[in-house]
Amino acid sequence: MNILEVNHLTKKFGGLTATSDITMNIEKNSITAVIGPNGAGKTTFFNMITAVYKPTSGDILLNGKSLVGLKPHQVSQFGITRTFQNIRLFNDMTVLENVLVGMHQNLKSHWVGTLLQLPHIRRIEENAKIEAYDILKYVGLDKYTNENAGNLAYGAQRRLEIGRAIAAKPKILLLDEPAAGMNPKETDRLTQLIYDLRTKLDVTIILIEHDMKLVMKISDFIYVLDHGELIASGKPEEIRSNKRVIEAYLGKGAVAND
Ligand SMILES: Nc1ncnc2c1ncn2[C@@H]1O[C@H](COP(=O)(O)OP(=O)(O)OP(=O)(O)O)[C@@H](O)[C@H]1O
Repeated sequence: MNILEVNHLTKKFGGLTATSDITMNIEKNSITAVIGPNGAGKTTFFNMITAVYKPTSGDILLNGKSLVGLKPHQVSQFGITRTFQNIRLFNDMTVLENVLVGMHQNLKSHWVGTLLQLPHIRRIEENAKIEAYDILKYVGLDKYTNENAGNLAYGAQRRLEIGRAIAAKPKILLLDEPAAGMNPKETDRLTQLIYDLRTKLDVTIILIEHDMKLVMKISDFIYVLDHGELIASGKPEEIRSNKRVIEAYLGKGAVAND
């Protein structure tokens, strides 16, 4: 069953077509990679799904309902959360507080109640802290609960971003280059975490990633963009040997004609 359908999605910035007529079907509970050389339109694609950019034309359907025209916070309330290419944590807040921020939209407390320190609000906040701590255990950061986020090592900061994103209880998690800048050990840990998100938390994952080893290992399905166009789609073994994909990465002439 498809959780997300992208139909003929085009985005133009003035005379530049960043994505052109892209159609994708994302199966529920799958791990899907969107790959392509620099400037292919991958981030623009994520920005349209999360309503940062309005498509010039085309539609995006979450469980059959259009997301086009919604505001970013509404898309997030519908269950789509993302992480960013450049880490965007609150460096001066603790690791736990960063996760609590991610949980915010699901907390039913009201500011008056918070100001007055009403008992039921205190209870909600205590429960949120327990849940946030569980998430930290899940992403392997529980021993850094009270550390400032800015003091964490790079790979740990990336895992905290994922922790903050899953605190919003997303149906779909968009990961924008989650392995960027990671060493092989950190990437292995990330790989396991992404698998776990899918199998244990039932999250559908869409990731943009340049680390081909990770992409080929982890993805159920891959979409390849080049100059804004969808040039290939398929299972990892199909994409690995696809001539258009190899050419897009290595240039024309890289594939011997047979
Ligand atoms: N806000 C914008 N205004 C104008 N042009 C933009 C804007 N955002 C993206 N572009 C252009 O759209 C094209 C696609 O960019 P995009 O960032 O989506 O590519 P990408 O595949 O994510 O690249 P990378 O792998 O380098 O992050 C590029 O030519 C880029 O310059």
